[in-house]
Amino acid sequence: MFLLFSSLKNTSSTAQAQLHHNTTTGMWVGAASMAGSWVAAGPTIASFMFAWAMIQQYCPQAVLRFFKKYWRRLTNYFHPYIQISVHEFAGERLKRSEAFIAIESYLSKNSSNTAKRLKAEIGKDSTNLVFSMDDHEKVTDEFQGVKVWWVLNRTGSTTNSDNSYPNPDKRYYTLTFHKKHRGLITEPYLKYVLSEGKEIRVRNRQRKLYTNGSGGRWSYSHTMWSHIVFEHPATFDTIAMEAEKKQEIIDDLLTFTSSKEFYARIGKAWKRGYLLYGPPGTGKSTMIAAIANLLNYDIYDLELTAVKNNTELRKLLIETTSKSIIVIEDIDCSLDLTGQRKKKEEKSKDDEKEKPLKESSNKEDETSSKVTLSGLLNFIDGIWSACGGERLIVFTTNYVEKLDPALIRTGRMDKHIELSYCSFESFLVLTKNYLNLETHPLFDQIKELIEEVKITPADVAENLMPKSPRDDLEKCLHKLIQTLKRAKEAAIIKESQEVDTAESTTTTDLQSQTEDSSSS
Ligand SMILES: Nc1ncnc2c1ncn2[C@@H]1O[C@H](COP(=O)(O)OP(=O)(O)OP(=O)(O)O)[C@@H](O)[C@H]1O
Ligand SMILES: [Mg+2]
Repeated sequence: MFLLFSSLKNTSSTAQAQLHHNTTTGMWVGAASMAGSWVAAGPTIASFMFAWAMIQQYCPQAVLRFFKKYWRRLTNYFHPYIQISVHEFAGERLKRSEAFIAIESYLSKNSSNTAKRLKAEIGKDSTNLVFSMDDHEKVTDEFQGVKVWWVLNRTGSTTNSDNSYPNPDKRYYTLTFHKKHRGLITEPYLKYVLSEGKEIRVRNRQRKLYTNGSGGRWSYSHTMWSHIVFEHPATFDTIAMEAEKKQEIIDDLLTFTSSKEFYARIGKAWKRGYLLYGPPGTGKSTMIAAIANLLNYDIYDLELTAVKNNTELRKLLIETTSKSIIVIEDIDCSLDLTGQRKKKEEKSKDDEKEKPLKESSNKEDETSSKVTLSGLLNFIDGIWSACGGERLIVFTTNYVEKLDPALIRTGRMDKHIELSYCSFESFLVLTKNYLNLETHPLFDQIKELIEEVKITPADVAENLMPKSPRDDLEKCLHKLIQTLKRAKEAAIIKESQEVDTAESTTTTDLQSQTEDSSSS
């Protein structure tokens, strides 16, 4: 016992002297010199360790508690610093901690000046590099004249018990500061770090396009989503659509993003559902990209057929961040959601798009998706959907009439937007985009044809695209006129065929009625 106290006294007095000496230069120096003094006191430490082992083995619990208590007080006295840890994945690790992400962004600001090992990532618009501190690096920060130290820690990468995939590493920041500044650091400083970090993140971040296909699930990144950088050039200026309708959509979106307080006041989750419907090639996917570019949001492209069950669907939802669009394309053929509330025999036999899915689900029942309509409805408006805030949920479909009314009722899909065949007004947007042309003598003829024929903006755009260096704008317009004329002829032929079929059906019906009546 005596040995223990005398050894402690000697070592810690040396360490204390060095720490005081270095407090102006920073705690890490202080800690290092303290460690140095421990090393110098090698034999003393050995005897201390031995004594401590003896105490642990032979002393009763009460005595041990007594020693622990005073040991803590002793170390607190010589090490008057407080440490706060912020883990990347808190609790059940459902989602990356917002605080961790904000701190990461905040520290990227000054780590490029102070840290020695840095990680570089491509920044916004791929024009710059954004630096952040590497694992086990430390940076110093100053707030109102008070110094604090940040360290990025990482704990081991072990393999799973079945060795199938590596356990992801755990990363966490530790913030260290002198205990006399506790009030300043835990309140104003950390608030400042979080708000500044969030702002820096929005300024620097590259927008991402996430997908839940295979690959992400067993990755090292804890997440079920994998992502690439989102760089789609579509904007509302380039979307071919009537100006009034376009403006209405833009206003709706901008009102949504600026309505945080409003949603909080009325007690509604800060999210909005959009249903984009219309024939193939009318710009539904293009509009999603334009929305993301307008609002500076990430996109989560949710492939429902790759989701095993409702639980997995919920996990995916929780992992999405705010300021994002969750997209489910072709909702009518993603799952058999349309038919779940109908009786089996009522299901359409000639449902082209649903057929392959049904066939495959019969074959591989185990691997097929078990997401149900109620699971999806919960996904959209259940309590989990409120986690994160500021999110748009967008469904697209070619067949709006096939969807279950429950799925698209107001409150779930708040705004229904029809994207339809190309009008003359939409055509003018396309010629401005593709040919930089606002007026031309051929426009009158095109206007007449386009109003008679159903042609998608995708088809118009295809004709306006020069196919060789010799293609001038006149050639493109003539090409479009030819296409429109052909489409008109095809429509006339189709119509006359339909009339013929209808007439022959009526004649056959009449004949069979006559035969029936004559035989009876
Ligand atoms: N309204 C539009 N404005 C501008 N370009 C359009 C528009 N509609 C279609 N396009 C052009 O046609 C191409 C196909 O459009 P897009 O993929 O957005 O159609 P979609 O409605 O999503 O079709 P699908 O229902 O088959 O998914 C786009 O690359 C775009 O260039
Ligand atoms: Mg599409």
